[in-house]
Amino acid sequence: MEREAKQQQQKQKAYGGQAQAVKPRATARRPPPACSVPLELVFVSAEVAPWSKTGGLGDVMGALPRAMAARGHRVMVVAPRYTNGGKDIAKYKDTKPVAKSVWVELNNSWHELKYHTIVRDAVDYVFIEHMCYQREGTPYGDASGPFADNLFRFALLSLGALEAPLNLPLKRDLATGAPLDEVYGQDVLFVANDWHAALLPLLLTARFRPYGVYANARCCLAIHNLAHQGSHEASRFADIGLPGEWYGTLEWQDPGDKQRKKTINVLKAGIVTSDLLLTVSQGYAAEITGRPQDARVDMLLAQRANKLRGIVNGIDVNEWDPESDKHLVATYSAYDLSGKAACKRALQREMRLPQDPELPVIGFIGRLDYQKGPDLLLDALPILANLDCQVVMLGSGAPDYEARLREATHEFGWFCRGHVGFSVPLSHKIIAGCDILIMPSRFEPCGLNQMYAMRYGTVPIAHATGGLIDTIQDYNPFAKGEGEGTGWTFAPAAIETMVAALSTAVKLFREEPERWRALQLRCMFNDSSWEHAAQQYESVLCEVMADKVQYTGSRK
Ligand SMILES: Nc1ncnc2c1ncn2[C@@H]1O[C@H](COP(=O)(O)OP(=O)(O)O[C@H]2O[C@H](CO)[C@@H](O)[C@H](O)[C@H]2O)[C@@H](O)[C@H]1O
Repeated sequence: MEREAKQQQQKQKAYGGQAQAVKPRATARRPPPACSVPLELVFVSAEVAPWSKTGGLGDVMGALPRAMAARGHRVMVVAPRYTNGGKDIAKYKDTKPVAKSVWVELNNSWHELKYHTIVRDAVDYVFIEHMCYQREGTPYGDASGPFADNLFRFALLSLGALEAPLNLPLKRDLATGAPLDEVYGQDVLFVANDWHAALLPLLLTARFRPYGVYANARCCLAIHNLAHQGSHEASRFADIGLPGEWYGTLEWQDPGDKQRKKTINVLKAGIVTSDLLLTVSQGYAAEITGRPQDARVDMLLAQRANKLRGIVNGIDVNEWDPESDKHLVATYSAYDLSGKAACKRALQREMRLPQDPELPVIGFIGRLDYQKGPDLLLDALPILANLDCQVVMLGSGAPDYEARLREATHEFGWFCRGHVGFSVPLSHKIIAGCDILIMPSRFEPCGLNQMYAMRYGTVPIAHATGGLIDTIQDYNPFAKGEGEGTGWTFAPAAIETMVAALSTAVKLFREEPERWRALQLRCMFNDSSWEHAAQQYESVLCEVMADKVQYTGSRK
């Protein structure tokens, strides 16, 4: 309520000089919680910001659990404790080791798992220590490619997460936060994220429920990106330590593979053994169930479409706040955008581009991967060179795209600068300092950058796909009053359509500054906080827990 009122006040002020009145938002009251008792949630993920982040999964795990805890639920997040060969140990300096370790059997040997925990914003973050998370590199691999034992590493994550609610005395009083010296117990709801945690529902079914453990527990699988399924050679089945009767749950023959090679597909196992499936936008939910003949496990998703829910991600409005962003040379709000102009100048200076406020700056941030379409933007540079704009790109990933980014700086350096690397401070500076954020993603389950951009008064232009359709409202040049739209979407994902959208935006920026400012303000007042998404998660998750089915064990 208070936030709404503050926003409304700010909005009145921001639009103050303009003729049009601002319509109040319809949704002011927080709806009652959807369940009668608080949920006991255990999020399981390969990454969680700020401790580990290579992309959007880390961001979501850093924010959604907090939003659920703020709604009164008991929340734990379990992730590996990556030390990157010792370089990242300092990131975990505030965490405390748990006295009790747990031994689990995997791949025919026993492994000791140590746990480290920290409470932040009423969430119990739990990090699993094991030597396989200590090597140099990202959570998934190093310069030579993905780690060969990733199947084992992430099976260990799932097992470690399954042991955590049974063994770690982390329970606290929900009202006071006082420690109770009790474990979470068995009646928990696991939310397993992406293929890295997708073995969890299978291990729950195969290694716990037959012995009467977790009879009332539930597991949802959240799919952030169907492109990564955890596909491995079938012979690696032994790495998971399951009896042969479960092989069929994992076996997958890609219909597109002419050699009919059998594989095991971890996401498939998660899809068929979870109680409910979640994905990160309604648009993507429709896309991944709409053309089942096209891709690999889409068929199974289409068959379980009645168990799939799409919920658009929110963004962390504290981490991404132009009024307090510590990475910026100047902060700003919708009321006074002069700080944004200073950020633009600073970005132009840092990227060694002419410091000209008249030139619209177009930004790109993302993994350099076919999904994100960096090649479309790079291929369009000769045309954009005539548009009187500047282009700033930040990304890391596929070596050939990285090389092209460097070449682009070399060839088009007078208006385009590419930075190869992963830099959170620079990503904030780009989001704030640009006028336009371009997202030519070929597919995009949700996308976060467009929402960060809007909050910073940077107008998104994106391929009309997945969550980008759900989150960007197309600019309507004919709208009366305060105007309509928060950006532009284009389709298909092609240079021509992208350039056309960019040209339209640049024309508006240059020729109609008042309308541009109104567009920026609409973006800035667009509410993408986690509150709304958390409310939807709550109602879906409560529905899952309300299902009274009991998984009874027969092997006690
Ligand atoms: N070089 C770089 N330097 C600094 N920061 C960088 C960076 N490259 C990317 N980032 C940051 O990483 C995050 C990426 O978010 P995306 O939504 O693009 O996620 P991603 O595609 O990884 O994840 C998947 O999961 C998320 C979450 O559900 C979905 O939104 C998405 O569609 C789906 O593909 C953003 O915070 C971005 O700023």
